[in-house]
Amino acid sequence: MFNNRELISQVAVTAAQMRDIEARIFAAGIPVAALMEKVAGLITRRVEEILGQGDKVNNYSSPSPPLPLSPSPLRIGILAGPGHNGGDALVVARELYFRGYEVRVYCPIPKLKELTSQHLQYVRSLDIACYESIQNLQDCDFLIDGLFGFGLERDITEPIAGAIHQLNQWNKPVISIDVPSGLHTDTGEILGVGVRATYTLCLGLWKLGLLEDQALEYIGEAELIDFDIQYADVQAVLGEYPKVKRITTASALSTLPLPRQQVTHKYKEGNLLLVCGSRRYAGAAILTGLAARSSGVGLLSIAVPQSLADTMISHLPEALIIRCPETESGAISQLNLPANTDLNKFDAIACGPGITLDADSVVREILDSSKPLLLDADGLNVLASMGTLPTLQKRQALTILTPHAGEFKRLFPDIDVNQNKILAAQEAAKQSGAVVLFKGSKTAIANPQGWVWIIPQSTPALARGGSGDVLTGLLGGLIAQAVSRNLSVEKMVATAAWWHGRAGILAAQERTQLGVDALTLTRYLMPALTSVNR
Ligand SMILES: NC(=O)C1=CN([C@@H]2O[C@H](COP(=O)(O)OP(=O)(O)OC[C@H]3O[C@@H](n4cnc5c(N)ncnc54)[C@H](OP(=O)(O)O)[C@@H]3O)[C@@H](O)[C@H]2O)[C@@H](O)CC1
Ligand SMILES: Nc1ncnc2c1ncn2[C@@H]1O[C@H](COP(=O)(O)OP(=O)(O)O)[C@@H](O)[C@H]1O
Ligand SMILES: [K+]
Repeated sequence: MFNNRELISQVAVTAAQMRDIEARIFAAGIPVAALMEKVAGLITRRVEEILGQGDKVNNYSSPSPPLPLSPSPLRIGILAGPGHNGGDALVVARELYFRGYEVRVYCPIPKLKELTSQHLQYVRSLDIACYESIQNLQDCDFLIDGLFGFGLERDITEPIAGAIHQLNQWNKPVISIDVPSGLHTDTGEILGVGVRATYTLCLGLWKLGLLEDQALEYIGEAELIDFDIQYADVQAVLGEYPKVKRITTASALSTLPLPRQQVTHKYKEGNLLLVCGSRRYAGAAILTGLAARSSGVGLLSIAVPQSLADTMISHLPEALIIRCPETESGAISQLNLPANTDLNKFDAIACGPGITLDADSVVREILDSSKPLLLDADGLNVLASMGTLPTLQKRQALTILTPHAGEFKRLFPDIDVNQNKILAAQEAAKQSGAVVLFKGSKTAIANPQGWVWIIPQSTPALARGGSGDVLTGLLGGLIAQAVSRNLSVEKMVATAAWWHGRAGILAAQERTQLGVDALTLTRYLMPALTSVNR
């Protein structure tokens, strides 16, 4: 089982939920000012580590590189808003001042919350320069953004809007406290204008908005500053089993079918049927097959148009290649399963990469099966053309859909995808009864019961044709193993997406973001796993 700190790192909350959790902590007896001191102390320590000038004892594991140094003492600009986000920033200002940094404060709003006001008063008493114009911070080496945290609920207006525009233009390193100011805590929407941070130090619990696509341009490297919130307080607000989860390395590793039982055989380790490829998209079938291989699946059968079969055998000698009759255009026209085999023999079926719309009769046949079915690419487009909801209502077994935004809109035209990816995935899963993996810069997975898993880290290196085929193969193989081992399919779907993202990150680290073509990605699937599963 996970310890409480790991559980805390898996949770993501709205501003209202954070407020309720905070209220419980304060009601239990910790003074607000004491908590602010503690949190700001942790932020200060982390800021110093990021600057590369702090304590050499590094208790945190961040991939972030230290910021470039300039002749000391460093000049640090602190942006302090009216609420407790500003209070945090002012305590950090004081602490950095005591550590020898040159500190300047931008505090544009005269009406401050009481605690924030007291901290400003003390900062002023130290002769730390405080300004109402952002211009005075222009020659700082880096900036700490404490304008607004989870208390921001309306658009930012002048003069702060102009100040944020200005500092974004300076292109200086910025560390945002809790969330980049201007970002909506729940949705990641920008309320008028938003600080473009280099680092975001999220306080206590991950905020949902930081996990949305639209936040990515603003948050930089985001990490959690864990200040010992008790998991019982989280459960009191979110319920015993919080419904929105971040996939962490620990949660992913606990879901994978590792280690295998000693006494087992290939039929127990998942039997997957892939239906993929066409004369036009032969490569999609190869990529999907290679990724399925990396999943460790016990048995792999791949149905392809007959003209592709020999190529497939040369790439995947261990797989059973099923030669299917093909249309004039070179798409699979019907499944041609071996004698004594029907679709029920498989633990799972994955269908879609490269099949083209001409394979629609095969998609219909597979939809009629009573086995868990993953649909991707043109498999999804055929489903959309049949009518997503009525078609899926007829299915007895689980369906897993893996749309990108374009496919999502075709499948679920009534759901708004622009605002909030998590809600969109949740709504799609609820309406369709399917597990929906909504791809993109961030990936969210939802099941019909309202549970959501979010993949917190990925890389734009994956924005290349074929990345999705790799995901489908990996997913198919893992789903087959989940089914044969009676594990949670939806958690396995989320774990597959996490693994796919890790492989992209590792490949990009070694080869740059330009070096992660889809074939290379398949070769990084195993190293990505071994790098964390020691
Ligand atoms: N949770 C925890 O456990 C801990 C939380 N901590 C910290 O507290 C932060 C939350 O603090 P918070 O609630 O005071 O809100 P915050 O984000 O500072 O801003 C709200 C202020 O801004 C104002 N305002 C709003 N919109 C505005 C606008 N457009 N333009 C202008 N003004 C606007 C609004 O005033 P209003 O006018 O609405 O009355 C209000 O005064 C959190 O992010 C974290 O940093 C840590 O210290 C300790 C542990
Ligand atoms: N900017 C990005 N950041 C992280 N992951 C990305 C990004 N762009 C694409 N991806 C991932 O790459 C995959 C692309 O899949 P898809 O759009 O189906 O591509 P294709 O059909 O060409 O294989 C998805 O898993 C998606 O989440
Ligand atoms: K902030």
